[in-house]
Amino acid sequence: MLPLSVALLIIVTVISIWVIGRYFKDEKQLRRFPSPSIAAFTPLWSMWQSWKGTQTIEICKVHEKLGPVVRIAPNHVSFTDPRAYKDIYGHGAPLVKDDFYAHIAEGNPSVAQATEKAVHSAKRRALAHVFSAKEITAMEPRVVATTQNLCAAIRNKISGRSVGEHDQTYSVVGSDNCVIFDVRPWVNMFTYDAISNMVFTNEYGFLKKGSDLCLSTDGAGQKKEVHAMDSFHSASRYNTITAQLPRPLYQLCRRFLFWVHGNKAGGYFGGMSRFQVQHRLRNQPAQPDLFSSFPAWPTEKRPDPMEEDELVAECATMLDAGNDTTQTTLVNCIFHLASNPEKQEKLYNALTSALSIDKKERADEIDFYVPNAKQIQDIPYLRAVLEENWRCRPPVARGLPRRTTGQGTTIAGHFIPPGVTVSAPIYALHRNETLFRRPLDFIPERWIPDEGFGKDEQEAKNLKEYCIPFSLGPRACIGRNLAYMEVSIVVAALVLNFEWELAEKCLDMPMIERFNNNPKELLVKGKVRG
Ligand code: HEM
Repeated sequence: MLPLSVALLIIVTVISIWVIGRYFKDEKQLRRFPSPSIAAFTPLWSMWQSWKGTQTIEICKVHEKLGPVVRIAPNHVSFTDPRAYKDIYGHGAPLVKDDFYAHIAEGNPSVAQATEKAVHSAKRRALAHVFSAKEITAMEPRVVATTQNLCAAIRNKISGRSVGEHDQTYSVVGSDNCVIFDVRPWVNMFTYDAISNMVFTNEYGFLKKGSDLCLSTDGAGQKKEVHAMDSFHSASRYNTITAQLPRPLYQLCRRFLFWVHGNKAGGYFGGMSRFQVQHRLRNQPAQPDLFSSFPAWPTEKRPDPMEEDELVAECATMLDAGNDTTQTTLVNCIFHLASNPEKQEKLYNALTSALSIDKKERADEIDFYVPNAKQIQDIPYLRAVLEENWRCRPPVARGLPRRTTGQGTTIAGHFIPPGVTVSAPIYALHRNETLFRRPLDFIPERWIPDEGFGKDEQEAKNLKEYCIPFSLGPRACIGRNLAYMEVSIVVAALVLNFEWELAEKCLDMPMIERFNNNPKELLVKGKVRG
């Protein structure tokens, strides 16, 4: 028998020779592209950036140093040339979603994870009805009611009171006697409450309990209480790191890292969806919810409904995509408004005048002003704030990985052979100074054509073409209109009812990138508007 150290040495030597041999063989001709440190030899460089929670920012820094085309892993090329985005993501591009998504899906892909075009198109068609204008309008009263709960929770936090019995969120009294609290978990509890109410009617009720504990059912039917926010965020971080590995190594990680919390957390989050789906299949709500439009029951048009496992996968995607991007959007927006008090005031004035609210006379019978979407749909400054918030801090900041197919394709003038992973970070496009003036600054006025900053016609065209927080092409966000409806109502309510100020400690909001680029915390002082 060989001693362990010798065996290890042999394994490491063989792997190193294979990795170096593959690099020089260069079957896909990717050696022509520059790459940072060991990235051309192993995906470990890119995985390490994900581990740190700063992958996209690091990749953008590498682009600044090495140029618009960079090899960020042995089989992955990243682009920042503005032409690349349509070439990769646009309609008709001969690319599919990368295996990264298939790994996470583990054989039961949702619409967001399907890599085969035919499977994706069938799913997208089956779900199109869920996101029709009629369904979205029908969801508005649910969003309005949940926003009332958010405002009530925030008012409690501002007055230094706990919310419900289980509130363990951060809150201290500052030197000026104002309460400083972390608003992020409250916004996140709101997005869970809102999406669960819209999809299943069975709202989690986190905002009333002051905690994100909920039930999760595993494949064997066992129920367990889990923390929703931690389950999703830990799973998202674990998956984003490990799904960059080739399939066999990803599967080894799944199997042998069973004790890692992030690995288990994926099961807890999937179980949250299973619990809700099973509950919903047994209970018909008084009013139709989004699940009512799911192909969950046989109809004349579709005699074979989705099986339970497929419903669980699709609903897990609704719980994930419909919640984490929205919480990120809302927290970013509070951050931008709190750090730009004059813009916050301008938005407040735009809202009060459009809604004809007399600032001095609040009606006693209502707790909070929560407008519906129709009341605020024509307020240009509100729309401008939302768009600029998405431009400055896109919740999905990363380069979404795609795989070249067929005969390969040309991206921003570079031919890429088939079977290569390519991506282009949204973050870099939104901050491109050849497209936007003062790209790092939050300037909602750039979105309003007749206001000083918005008068530049070329920039107005660039904003339309190159601001893509929802991505573009056939895999663009299906929930975009739902997101606009929800986010407009909540931002309007948060500004109409509260005045936001950053706590001194939080002048630059700390971020952590899992799949989405999430705020870690946002310490604020708030004032209830009188
Ligand atoms: C602020 C809010 C949102 C942003 C910024 C956003 C952004 C995105 C982006 C960038 C993608 C492309 C992802 C990829 O290629 O991997 C996407 C896809 C998707 N989003 Fe959203 N999203 C938001 C809200 C929502 C909501 C509210 C829902 C549903 C309730 C939703 C459901 C989906 C689904 C199902 C996909 C996959 C679409 C497909 O592959 O055909 N999103 N979203």
